[in-house]
Amino acid sequence: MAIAFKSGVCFLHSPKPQVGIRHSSPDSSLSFKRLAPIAALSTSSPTLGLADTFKELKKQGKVAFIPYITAGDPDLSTTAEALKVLDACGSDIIELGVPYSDPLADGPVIQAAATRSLEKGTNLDSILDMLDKVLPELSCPVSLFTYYNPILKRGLGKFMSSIRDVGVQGLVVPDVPLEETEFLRKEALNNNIELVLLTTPTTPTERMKRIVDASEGFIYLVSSIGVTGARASVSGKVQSLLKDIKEATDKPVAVGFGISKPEHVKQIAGWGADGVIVGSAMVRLLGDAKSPTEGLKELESLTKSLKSALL
Ligand SMILES: O=P(O)(O)OC[C@@H](O)[C@@H](O)c1c[nH]c2ccccc12
Repeated sequence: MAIAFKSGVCFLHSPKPQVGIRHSSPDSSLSFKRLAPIAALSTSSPTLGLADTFKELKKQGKVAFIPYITAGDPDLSTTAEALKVLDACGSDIIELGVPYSDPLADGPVIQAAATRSLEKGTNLDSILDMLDKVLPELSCPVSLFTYYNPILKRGLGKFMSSIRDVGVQGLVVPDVPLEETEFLRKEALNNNIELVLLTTPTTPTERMKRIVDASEGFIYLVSSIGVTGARASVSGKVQSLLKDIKEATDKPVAVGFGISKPEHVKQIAGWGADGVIVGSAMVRLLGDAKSPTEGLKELESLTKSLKSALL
């Protein structure tokens, strides 16, 4: 079944269920167009927040597909188009990375993307300017992804209000120490931003429980030790890690790190994850392509194949 989405055309075999979307017929199993949401549940943004997105997907028995791309690679106008393609192809949440000079948790693909983007002069202001224009066209929420230093440089309160003002819904900060999370969390809550925290295969159980309690939107389960980067297979440990976290909370859990193939996606969804996060495999396509147009086409095709594995 082909569905034309408002901001691009992405042919999927089954409609992406949307909240507040006008169906072309009462029977949602028939074709439908993604139109502007009739009534946004959150007042300050036309899209649902992260937690509400997971809630709606859970009602529909769906698992969230969450791509990550680095802002400004190969350039910000391509990033704007990439956000629309990812949205049109059924992404449920998009993680947008702010390039940073010392991305200690990133592997070579995302490090290189950050370097290219910084060399082009990308900075937080230019990213926010782009988002201010693009976010109203998207129907899935965007979660900004940044290391802690750029936040400290701008000041917690100013950072949070500036990302909320352009419609960003969530925030992931991989290197903020849990002990400092409290300040960040307070400012995030003041600005209606959902601060997503990460737990890893080596996080002690008691610490995992503190992280889980403090995390908003969803919990990011890092699937494997080391840095980001596509892996040949997903660690079987993820299954028991998911079980442990789900015994500690009802909050949604999305798994990231190393995921790059439909079989990875199926496997993780089968283990009970509420969402699957794919970054390096997406970033590589945009970075390696001979032209932005080619990169966007590759991005669309990978997104469709990974999303289809969840349908
Ligand atoms: O690139 P991968 O292996 O698909 O993993 C997702 C990851 O890219 C994204 O969530 C992310 C980008 N940079 C990070 C740093 C730490 C944790 C997570 C991330």
